[in-house]
Amino acid sequence: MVAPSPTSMMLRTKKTKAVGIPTIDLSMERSQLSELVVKACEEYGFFKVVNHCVPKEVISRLEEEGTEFFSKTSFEKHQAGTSTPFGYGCKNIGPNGDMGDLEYLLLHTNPNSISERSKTIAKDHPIKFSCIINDYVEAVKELTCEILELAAEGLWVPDKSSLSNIIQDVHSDSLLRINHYPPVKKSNDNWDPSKLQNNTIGFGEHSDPQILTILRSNNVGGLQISTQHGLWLPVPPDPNEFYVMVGDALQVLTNGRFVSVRHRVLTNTTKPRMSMMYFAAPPLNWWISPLSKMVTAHNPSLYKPFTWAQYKQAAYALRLGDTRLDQFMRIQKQEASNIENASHST
Ligand SMILES: C=C1C[C@]23C[C@@]1(O)CC[C@H]2[C@@]12CC[C@H](O)[C@@](C)(C(=O)O1)[C@H]2[C@@H]3C(=O)O
Ligand SMILES: O=C(O)CCC(=O)C(=O)O
Ligand SMILES: [Fe+2]
Repeated sequence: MVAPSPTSMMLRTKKTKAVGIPTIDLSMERSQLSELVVKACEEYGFFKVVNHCVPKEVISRLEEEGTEFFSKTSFEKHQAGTSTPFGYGCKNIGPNGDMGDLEYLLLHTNPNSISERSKTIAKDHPIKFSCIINDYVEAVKELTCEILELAAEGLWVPDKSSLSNIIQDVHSDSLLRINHYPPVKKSNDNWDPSKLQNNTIGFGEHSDPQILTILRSNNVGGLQISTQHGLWLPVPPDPNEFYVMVGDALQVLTNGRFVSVRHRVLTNTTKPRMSMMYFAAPPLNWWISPLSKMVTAHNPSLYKPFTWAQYKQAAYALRLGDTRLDQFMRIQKQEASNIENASHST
């Protein structure tokens, strides 16, 4: 039997330290798995999962619907309703002037909301469309819960459901997003695709505000993650597997032990990239503060408690790339560095 590989693609930093995106094989033994999940969430806030239980047809049906929708005319796509915040969006990201070279569908995962949106997104087959979305959401939600339970076990949290319960609540504010990045256009007939420069921002640098993001894409790359050493790592596309991202809310729940990963998409290919993200979130009225196991006298809470609604409001008032968690730190970054400087000068 071949031992599961702990890492895929490896790069080397100047000091020749190897860095790579962790790959976690979900068929492995549980205690080993939970350790790997915690390690990946601490080091990168990002990892790939293989041997997951999401059925292939559930994924391919959503991919087909996405392809069909984005191949419509601009007029037809705008009839799906503009993204304020849910519906169809083109180039504009969020309400504060952020732009990217993409178009997208953004949906709330509440089945009633999906059913309403389906009437304008897939006018000729709304029931089929909403079933496909609901099936995908249910399957990736299950995967998310499995990962959150492994994380809780790896952190030795007494109730292993304490994280997964948050997103299983019927009032959960989880979202589904399908992004479509157009291919880079040929400039003339002598145009050489191998000389293409990757300068187009598809989706600018940011962290996701939610608990966990489950991302899957077609076979076209462009996604990059930022490491704690300040390197941008390209993420190889893998249509059969999922990538998992720690969001801001999970960073808070673990009192900063897990890091929410900053990421971006640069488009540089002649093929369109299509990605689908499930953003697992708490209900709006849910209080977010570190799990009691993560707070000790030596490790006091880093964050002021806030509700998910308050956090969302703060996120939507800011630009995409802003580090919105700073507002919720118990000690502001500037104060902390003043204290640090004062202790060095005495
Ligand atoms: C500029 C923005 C877009 C965003 C809301 C925000 O004000 C800041 C966070 C952005 C983000 C990133 C992750 C998800 O794609 C998203 C849906 C989310 O919850 O937060 C987007 C928001 C959006 O596109 O509306
Ligand atoms: O499209 C992608 O691959 C990532 C998009 C993303 O980060 C987002 O929608 O929040
Ligand atoms: Fe994101």
